[in-house]
Amino acid sequence: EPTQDKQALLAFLSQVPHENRLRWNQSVSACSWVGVRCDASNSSVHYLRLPGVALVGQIPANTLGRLSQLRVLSLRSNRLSGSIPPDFSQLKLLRSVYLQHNEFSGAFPPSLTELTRLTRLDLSSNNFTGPIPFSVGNLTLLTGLFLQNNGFSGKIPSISPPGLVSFNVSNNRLNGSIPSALARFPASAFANNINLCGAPLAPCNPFFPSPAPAPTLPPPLVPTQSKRRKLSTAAIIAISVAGGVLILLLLLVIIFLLIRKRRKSESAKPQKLPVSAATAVGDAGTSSSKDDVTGGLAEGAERNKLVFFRGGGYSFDLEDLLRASAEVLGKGSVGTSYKAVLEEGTTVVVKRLKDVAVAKREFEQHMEVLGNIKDQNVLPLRAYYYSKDEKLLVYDYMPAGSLSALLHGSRGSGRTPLEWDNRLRIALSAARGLAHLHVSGNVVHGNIKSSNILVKQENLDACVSDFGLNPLFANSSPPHHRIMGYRAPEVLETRKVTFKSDVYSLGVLLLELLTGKAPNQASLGEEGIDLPRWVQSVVREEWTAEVFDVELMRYHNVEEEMVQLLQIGMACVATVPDQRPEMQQVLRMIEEMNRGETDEGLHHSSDDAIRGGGGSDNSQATPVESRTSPPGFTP
Ligand SMILES: Nc1ncnc2c1ncn2[C@@H]1O[C@H](COP(=O)(O)OP(=O)(O)OP(=O)(O)O)[C@@H](O)[C@H]1O
Repeated sequence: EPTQDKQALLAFLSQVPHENRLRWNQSVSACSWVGVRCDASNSSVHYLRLPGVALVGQIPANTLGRLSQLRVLSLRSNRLSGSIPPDFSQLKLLRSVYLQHNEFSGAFPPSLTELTRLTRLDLSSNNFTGPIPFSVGNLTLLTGLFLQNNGFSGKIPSISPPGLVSFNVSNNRLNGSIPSALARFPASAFANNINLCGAPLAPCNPFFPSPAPAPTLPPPLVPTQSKRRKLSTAAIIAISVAGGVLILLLLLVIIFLLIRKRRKSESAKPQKLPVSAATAVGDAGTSSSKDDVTGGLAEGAERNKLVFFRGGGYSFDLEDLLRASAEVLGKGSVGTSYKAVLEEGTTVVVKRLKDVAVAKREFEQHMEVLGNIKDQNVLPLRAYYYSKDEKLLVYDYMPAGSLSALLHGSRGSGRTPLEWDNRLRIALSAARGLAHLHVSGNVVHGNIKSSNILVKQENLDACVSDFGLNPLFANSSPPHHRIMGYRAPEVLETRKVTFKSDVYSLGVLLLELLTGKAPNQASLGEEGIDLPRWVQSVVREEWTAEVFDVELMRYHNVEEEMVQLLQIGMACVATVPDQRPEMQQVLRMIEEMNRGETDEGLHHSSDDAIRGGGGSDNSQATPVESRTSPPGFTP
């Protein structure tokens, strides 16, 4: 138990407001706290990683500076401010410092330039000002120096650590010539400064070398008489036009908000399924098939009926469905999904497809293929309905919701984090479901994403939904923005999904499980990120631990597993389809992951997983034992 380090950490946390999910328990070893890792003998703290835990305010002096054996410090993505305490100079063994995305200010921290073992220093996206000191040159072991998005000014000192491979000073207020030792970095590393010149930017003028900080003079405050008159006429016109536009915009926004609010409240309250009137009036009377088999389909619009597949145990007809109270679950890429509660109490999900491009016969044949796929990790298609105006699919309702909701729902505020073991189990279930589709069903899923991984309430096992629908649609329409982040690069061009593009999408899903980040989801209020590219760039920088979801940091002995799953995910997102593994290989890799403590959970069924088509739902996965949180930590 590193008593002194523990005191230092407690002193730090007691003075810095933070999210309460850290909950460092004083009665257990500091080595088991969230974000803290010690050496093998648990005698000192070696790693402190507290990214994105809402730390606010200054780092108090005489706290972290006392962690004398610290190797890695990550406080990135918080709201820390002020300057870095001088006692950081005592952290002589620090190798990596990640302080980016905070609100630190003041001069370049002099204490950091004394840490001669530093290999990575990231101060980007803060409010640092003043010059970059020459003493940065003391840091001869640096491989990465990130100072972008600050207010650094003056010239760039001539530093040239031999191993420097990543360097960025863009978006500062630097000027003067770029030292030749840094000319090998791309122009983007120097972009958006006041007046930098020399390679890789434009050459400096040899007669007027390195201009002083460009005096960007404000326009004269008191213009001449005539100018003022001219300007004010123009200004008046400009102001009135701008004002008019502004008012118009404001009105539009208000109207938009009102419409949205109305729509929302309409969709929230239970309604009837909004299937077309023709369907309701013309067909309802004839829809009578109970547990019907797909054979002998009725022809002609007036004889359409709800066609059930075997094994669902449902007993209702179209009329019942139309009388059910329906609630919009969401609008997806191929239509809208409703939760329908029938009068006798059965709840199902009805997906109302839009823009189906195939004729009835083809639709029916395709449904027959999909309806016969039975696997415990695939959400079964229970029934379908086809008429000229309406195409409906019926699935079981999964009350525990989707992986997307579990992973991204109400982040930061009173949410229950999704535990590592559960994430692993979901990854395994998704891989099993997808392998079954590929091998036994010979069906491309075509739409793997976290909202299509539905969780079973009993054991957090999961199944893949919305599979195999692509052949029903013309593939000329641009992909829906919510799928974009999962789409393999070749699909964006060819618009054709394949087994290998499914593997890519599953890879993105694995990265999503590991990072907690949603790929390209502008709807979550974040700038979308290209998850595979982001992970690849971070891992390339030997920064692997930084990619993992902050919620996973509380678990011990699982980093090894996380890295293994990360490697599998990264193999799946290879840009070239042929370089991606087959789905069965992916499944086997996940099953054979070298599990630190509970080996059994994943090993049992490599062959079992690819179960024969038409099999029953009765094979049960052995649940993976839940790894405990550190003692004393209540999730
Ligand atoms: N059977 C189901 N049980 C419970 N929730 C479901 C079910 N099917 C879909 N959902 C949820 O309803 C919402 C809307 O689903 P829907 O499939 O229409 O859209 P999507 O998954 O966002 O996109 P896509 O149409 O591309 O699959 C999603 O949040 C999804 O997770």
